[in-house]
Amino acid sequence: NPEFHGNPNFASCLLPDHLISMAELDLLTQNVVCAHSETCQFLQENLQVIRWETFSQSEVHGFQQKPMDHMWERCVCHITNAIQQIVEFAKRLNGFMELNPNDQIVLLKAGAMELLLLRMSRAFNCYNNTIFFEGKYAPLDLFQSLGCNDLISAMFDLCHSLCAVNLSEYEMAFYSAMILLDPTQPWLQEKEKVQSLHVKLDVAFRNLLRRTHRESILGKLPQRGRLLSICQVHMEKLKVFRQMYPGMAWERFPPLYRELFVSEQEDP
Ligand SMILES: O=C(O)[C@H]1CC[C@H](C(=O)N2CC[C@@]3(S(=O)(=O)c4ccc(F)cc4)c4ccc(OCc5c(F)cccc5Cl)cc4CC[C@@H]23)CC1
Repeated sequence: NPEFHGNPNFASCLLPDHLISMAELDLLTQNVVCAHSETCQFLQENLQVIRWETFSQSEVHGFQQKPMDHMWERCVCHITNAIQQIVEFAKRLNGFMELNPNDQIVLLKAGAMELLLLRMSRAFNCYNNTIFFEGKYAPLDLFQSLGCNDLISAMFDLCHSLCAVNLSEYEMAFYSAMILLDPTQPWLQEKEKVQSLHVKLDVAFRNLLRRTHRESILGKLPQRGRLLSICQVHMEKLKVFRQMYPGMAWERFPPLYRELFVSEQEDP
């Protein structure tokens, strides 16, 4: 743990290889919070205001009647748009654009889906178990034609866990940045540069939690493994789907989705 020394006004924390001033911590906090709030598709308050507008039974039935490939194409389109916003979030984080391009892609490939799951919890109504989807709030069974009920229910369960922690936008911003800038990701060429960014984020996040008396949330955040397992199930479902609809990924999926989730050699 970095030890704080000197009087609180000029407190700085002595870390193994660099000194971070309080001023720098404040600037970093502003950068992370702004990057998050500027790149979310919907404002938290707007999602809250409409969270009781749920799809009617007949509308749900309409979605359930849609063919699997049609629903998949719509979800892939939404996830691609949401991931474009996540890429924008990364680009605005201090230091991310200074990483080498390979490492930027490695971090986004590994972290985009996890950040998406965090953002999804902002659009989740944990009182009636519905998620914001195409303008209204949808129950789990609206998605049954996707053929991914276990994946969808795992996502809903994760949203429930995240709602229980009741993360503020500040906390969500830091949690997202720290998941994205994870120095333990394999294949990183300049791990120490990611490590340095991660350490600063960690200090600034703990600083924020201390000031807001929210240190207790650190023990309540879902384990990384839980986020990762949902990402793996998504990849498995995608593989099954592509076997059912060969060639569709190349014809009807957006290039960004393909780049992040479809690896060439697997093409059935
Ligand atoms: O304000 C913001 O920024 C947020 C607004 C809300 C946004 C959001 O929640 N989302 C944007 C895309 C969307 S969704 O809204 O289309 C959605 C889809 C299924 C659900 F049960 C719930 C939501 C989505 C789409 C596909 C997916 O997994 C991969 C996948 C496929 F690819 C194809 C088939 C099946 C699956 Cl499961 C997972 C998610 C989770 C995030 C969801 C996230 C950003």
